[in-house]
Amino acid sequence: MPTGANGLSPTIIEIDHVSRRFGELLAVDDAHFTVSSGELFGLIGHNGAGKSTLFRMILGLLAPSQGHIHLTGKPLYGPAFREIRQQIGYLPENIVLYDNLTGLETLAFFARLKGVPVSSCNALLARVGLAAAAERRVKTYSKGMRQRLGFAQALLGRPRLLLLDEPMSGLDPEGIHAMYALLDEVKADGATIILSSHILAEIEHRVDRIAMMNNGRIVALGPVAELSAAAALPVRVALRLTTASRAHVIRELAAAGWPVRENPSGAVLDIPREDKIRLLSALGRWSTHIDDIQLQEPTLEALFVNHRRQWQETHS
Ligand SMILES: Nc1ncnc2c1ncn2[C@@H]1O[C@H](COP(=O)(O)OP(=O)(O)OP(=O)(O)O)[C@@H](O)[C@H]1O
Repeated sequence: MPTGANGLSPTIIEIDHVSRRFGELLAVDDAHFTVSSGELFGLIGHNGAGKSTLFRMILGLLAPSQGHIHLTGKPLYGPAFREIRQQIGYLPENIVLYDNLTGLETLAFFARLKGVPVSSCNALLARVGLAAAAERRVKTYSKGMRQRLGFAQALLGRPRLLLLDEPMSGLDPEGIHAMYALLDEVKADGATIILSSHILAEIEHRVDRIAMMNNGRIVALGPVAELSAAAALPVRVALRLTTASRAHVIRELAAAGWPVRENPSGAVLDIPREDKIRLLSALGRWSTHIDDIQLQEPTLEALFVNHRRQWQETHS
């Protein structure tokens, strides 16, 4: 088996120039990347970018119009795939649950479908924080609880590959934290995880790599820090300034050629990374007027917006 993107772990998913058309629409356009065993891999993109379509192709639910996908070196058809399919857990974007079943009955239903012992269901419900609600009907569940139940379903049978389409949707901050803690456990157990998310601030410090999709194409692929460095996005310097000297400091900074803007607590400057030290030493002159300085690295959201803007500029 070939080694994956980190050059060490074996490749678990190989997506080889894959496209998918729906009539005229090219929903996935020549996707080409691999995912290594044990990676936590994030798939991000705007609404309609092609993330779910790619997921469905990786699961063998939808055939590519072009290209090939291999899981653990095997194609997505035939007896070998049926065996691999057993090792995949999937949380679809909108999981359909039967309102009249309890949480436990729901999970037992999925367990039977997957050929997993029903006896494992109680422990799994406890793991996703639903032990107390196990006997309640799903129709009484909140959106976040339904999402947790969907996640428990994906974890049935200790899958080696987890595909999670928007797993954080509907979860409160505590739920998101708990979900990532669970993902860390699953990852530590050796599983490979691909998840899609629109909550970029949550995903950016947690995934090993991301693929960013834009109108069906993968427009960026790699660790977030590397992509940020390559995009050379500005670093934001936020200054909290004393009210008395705010106007003066801003005027002086502008006169010295710094791109300074006033904001409610003082001023902000978006500057190239290489100017960071030069600015910090220049600010020494006004140290008595500056209450605080914050350096903000470019976020994944800024990277995403930057790619969208570039695409819109070249296609307008
Ligand atoms: N079965 C289908 N028939 C026709 N068009 C489809 C079908 N499935 C998806 N599409 C189209 O393919 C494109 C990609 O859809 P997809 O659901 O993969 O996007 P997504 O990135 O998952 O979006 P979201 O973030 O909104 O869930 C969209 O334009 C969508 O309308």
